[in-house]
Amino acid sequence: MKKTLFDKVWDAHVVKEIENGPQILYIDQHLIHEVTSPQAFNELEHRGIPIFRPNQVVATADHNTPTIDQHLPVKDPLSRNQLAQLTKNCEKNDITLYGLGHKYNGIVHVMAPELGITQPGMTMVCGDSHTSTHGAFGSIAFGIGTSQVAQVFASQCLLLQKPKSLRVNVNGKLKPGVLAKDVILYVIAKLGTNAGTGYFCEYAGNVFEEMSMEGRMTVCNMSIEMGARGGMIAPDETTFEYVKGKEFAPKGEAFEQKVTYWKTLPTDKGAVFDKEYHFDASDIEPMITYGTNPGMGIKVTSTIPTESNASFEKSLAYMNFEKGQSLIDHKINYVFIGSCTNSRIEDFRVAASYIKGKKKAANVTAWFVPGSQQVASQIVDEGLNEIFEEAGFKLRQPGCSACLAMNDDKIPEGEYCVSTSNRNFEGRQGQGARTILASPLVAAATAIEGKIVDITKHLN
Ligand SMILES: CC(C)[C@H](C(=O)O)[C@@H](O)C(=O)O
Ligand code: SF4
Repeated sequence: MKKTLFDKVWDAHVVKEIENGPQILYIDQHLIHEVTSPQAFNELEHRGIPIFRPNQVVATADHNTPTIDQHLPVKDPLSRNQLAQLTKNCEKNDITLYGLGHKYNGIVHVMAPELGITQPGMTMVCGDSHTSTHGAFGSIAFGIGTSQVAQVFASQCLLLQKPKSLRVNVNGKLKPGVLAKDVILYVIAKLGTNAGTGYFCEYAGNVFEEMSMEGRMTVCNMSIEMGARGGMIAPDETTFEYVKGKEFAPKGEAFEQKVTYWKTLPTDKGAVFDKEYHFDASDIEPMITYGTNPGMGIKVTSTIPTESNASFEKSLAYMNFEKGQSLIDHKINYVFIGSCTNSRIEDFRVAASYIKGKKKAANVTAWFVPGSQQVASQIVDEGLNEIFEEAGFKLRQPGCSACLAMNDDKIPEGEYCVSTSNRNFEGRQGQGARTILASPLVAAATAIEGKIVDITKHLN
């Protein structure tokens, strides 16, 4: 039988199968952060169950971390407590923690791939919906709830119903100024936020094959925003090259053996998916969202649709936008380049390439937040920081930051923020804040111009 990439990885991890029922899946790598782990640790402690395989758990602090003065005690008592609990729980249970200030600290979905913790063919989970990011390596990676976190702590396994299969194909040539973020915003705008519900999605076609690992992570990251359990891309030379030499990647002969296995993973020719979509790359243009879910996206140069239904109207009212309105020249006071969607080195290179030699718009407050300490160092090593500083921007320290209002970086009520993150829900970036999702290029241009512009007219 012809198998998909998903089938191959899944089948290699089934410990036990119940006929017509759920399956017990072995989990290779469990990632944790401060938000969704405390109750799971408590549950195990109450029941007197030890962590089964602490070596397969890695922790980081990201959601509640401040992005300035990380060397000082965390001011916000709630965040301080949350971070202290994580430290205590990891110490007690022999779990490696890359806490605040550690050279490997960062957003869980940024630090694990860059350390080589994420590898093709793995099963990976985290109590965080954007765990789908790691699927960019050809692993089955998905978010789990806190009770499942406890399940994995106790058994390194999960009881699961196998999801259905979905393939999204994008073929052709992308236009200048169209980035991975635009591709996924376009796909979600076309398919809607429920198209993937009950499915695991594979992205296929030359557009994904030609993407860097950073781009693939951006795409897989947002799989959850179209409802999919996760997303994945077949591992290839780009993947192997990225993993090679990373801190926790296999080395030498062991690496070569892994590569031999990883090469067997791509979907067999002729394998059938439960659902399949095809898109033409040349139809995609730089995108922005105008509403309060990630599916409400348009080409930057388009106008807001003129639908008539209550939730659409509520969404526009929240955003203070009109049906049929163009967003070009719309004044923007806040720009956020960061989050596990777009805070990798490539994202800052793109931003720097636009910003070089220009000056920040006077009305704009911009937060440039690297996804990890390693990305932060790379930015400095590559001299991008100087470009940002000369333009009037200051780099902050790693963390989830303004992606969600769980730390000090909040967008004020009523303000618009062009953001490279993945969710534009009501209140996501702060109470009453209005989020416009975009690529790092569109975000950088907004920070320079102080308004939304047609990026394609501003490319050299
Ligand atoms: C806090 C965490 C559980 C949450 C998630 O699951 O995704 C957060 O990371 C988010 O992006 O909304
Ligand atoms: S950066 Fe945003 S989306 Fe990613 S894990 Fe943090 S809060 Fe969630």
